[in-house]
Amino acid sequence: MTTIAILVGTESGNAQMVAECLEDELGRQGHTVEVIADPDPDSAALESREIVLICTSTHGSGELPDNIIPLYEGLQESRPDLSHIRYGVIALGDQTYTDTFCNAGKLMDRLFGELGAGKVGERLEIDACTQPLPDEEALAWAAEWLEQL
Ligand SMILES: Cc1cc2nc3c(=O)[nH]c(=O)nc-3n(C[C@H](O)[C@H](O)[C@H](O)COP(=O)(O)O)c2cc1C
Repeated sequence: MTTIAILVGTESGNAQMVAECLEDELGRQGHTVEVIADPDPDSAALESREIVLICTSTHGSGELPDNIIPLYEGLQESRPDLSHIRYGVIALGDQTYTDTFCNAGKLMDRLFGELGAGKVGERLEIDACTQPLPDEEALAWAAEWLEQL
């Protein structure tokens, strides 16, 4: 069984809903899941994590949701070594924002990679335009992601 920290970036609650759904379902399967709703360097406590799931939407013109900016900027500033972490990314977006589709997920993905964390699986990009049930898509993706850990 696995212990997973889910770092949430959300403006209107979809990514939080997806994270809580994963917490419920993976918890039922016997995993230990902690959802971190307002991640910053302290609450994320990445020095003590091994498995991390980033679950973030994109807002503005390709920007990070406000609640996850403290983590992003804190990591950019302190540049910790995250080579002890394996991570996955669930990015929520809308493909009508052609140039910035899921950009916040891409930014977090790139930063974790730069800091030495090891990516597991491909980033999931959920399009709000065509997917009314992001939690179901995320659950199906997470089942495969867990097998790759
Ligand atoms: C004002 C606004 C700006 C957005 N900008 C983008 C964007 O640049 N790229 C993108 O992929 N999605 C964009 N979206 C779509 C959201 O990422 C999508 O609706 C997502 O499901 C919202 O999740 P949340 O409720 O967790 O914030 C935008 C949505 C709004 C309302």
